[in-house]
Amino acid sequence: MAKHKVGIVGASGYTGSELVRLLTHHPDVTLEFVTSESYTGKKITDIHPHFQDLVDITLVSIDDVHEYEPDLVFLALPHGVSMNFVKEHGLDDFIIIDLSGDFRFSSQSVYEKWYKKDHVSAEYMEQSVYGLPELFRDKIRNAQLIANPGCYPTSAILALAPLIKQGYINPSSIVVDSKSGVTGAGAKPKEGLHFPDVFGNFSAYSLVNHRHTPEIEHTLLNYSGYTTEVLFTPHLLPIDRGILTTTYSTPKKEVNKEMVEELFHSVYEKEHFVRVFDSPPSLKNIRGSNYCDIHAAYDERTHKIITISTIDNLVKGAAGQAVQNMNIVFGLIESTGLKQIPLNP
Ligand SMILES: NC(=O)C1=CN([C@@H]2O[C@H](COP(=O)(O)OP(=O)(O)OC[C@H]3O[C@@H](n4cnc5c(N)ncnc54)[C@H](OP(=O)(O)O)[C@@H]3O)[C@@H](O)[C@H]2O)C=CC1
Ligand SMILES: CC(=O)N[C@@H](CCC(=O)OP(=O)(O)O)C(=O)O
Repeated sequence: MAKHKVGIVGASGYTGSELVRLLTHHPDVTLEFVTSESYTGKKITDIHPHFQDLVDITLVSIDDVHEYEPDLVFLALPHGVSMNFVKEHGLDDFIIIDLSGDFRFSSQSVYEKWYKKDHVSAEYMEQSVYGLPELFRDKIRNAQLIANPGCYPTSAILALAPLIKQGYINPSSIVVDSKSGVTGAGAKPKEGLHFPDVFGNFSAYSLVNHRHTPEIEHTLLNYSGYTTEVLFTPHLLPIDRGILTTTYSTPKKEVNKEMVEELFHSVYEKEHFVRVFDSPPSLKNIRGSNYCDIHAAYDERTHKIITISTIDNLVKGAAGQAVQNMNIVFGLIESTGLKQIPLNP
């Protein structure tokens, strides 16, 4: 069978470079082009030297995408830039998997409020499918525009979805406490992310107003039918990659430790990329891989269910999940090219 032709728009960034890493040895696709506006004409190895002797491709401009007649294009672009790309190119010529937040909401007003953008396209937002395979793979299969989830939401939703869907918890009692490595903020230097600010430090940010709050609530509603109220607090860890998310919620029925553990084992037993653990997971056990590791517990004394989930923000939180989505739309085995063993230590 002929290989599928794919390209990456925004390959000089962190998630774009992870896509290059994952797609280079994917058996069923050929990487036809990679783009960057700042480095057009340079070799990918000039920007990402770790590809030396492994990837030989030159960065082209976003304006050249059509020349390659791709079957599918990954957009690893900032919010707003992806929206413009889709408005300009439409969805007739190739499938799009967008890593930004531009198409994660079906409601234009929710997006405008949390992303502070105008000139959005309600038409394309309505056509998009939220690309969390474990919850929505049937819709993803026939999608032309896939909104790859945010990194924090991936870790929180995979931990909360079984509890909400099966009616285990009170939907308005949810606290989500997340910690992320610095690559979550992208490759472009930003204030507060310099080495002296981050090294040896640990801090919370975007209290009560992070745009991932509505993403988590909106997705849990779409999946379960329950309107949730989520209190989400992100933190910045002094590490390069990885997210650890802890959730706390109040059961709405009689539960015990065994019931909670069994729920997660049964929901995820057939999943390629969700591993249920009997003890709290840690970041090094998912580093560089597409796994989401989850542990769920029940505290009888405070009557709370606790979940702890870990992902690599650049893989299951971005590029790996995007390749998983690509495998689904191309009708390939979902784990193709994604069975990297985590890097530990
Ligand atoms: N980092 C993470 O962990 C995650 C990120 N995301 C989302 O994925 C997207 C990409 O993130 P990330 O890789 O971290 O970002 P980076 O900042 O590392 O990379 C952004 C890329 O976009 C390109 N770009 C920027 N502006 C433009 C423009 N106006 N026109 C064309 N290309 C442009 C840059 O190319 P150049 O400057 O070379 O032209 C660069 O290749 C973002 O929307 C982010 O929110 C989602 C999940 C996790
Ligand atoms: C550490 C850090 O800064 N993380 C980013 C999340 C990146 C991501 O997944 O999300 P989007 O695609 O929704 O931008 C942040 O908090 O904005």
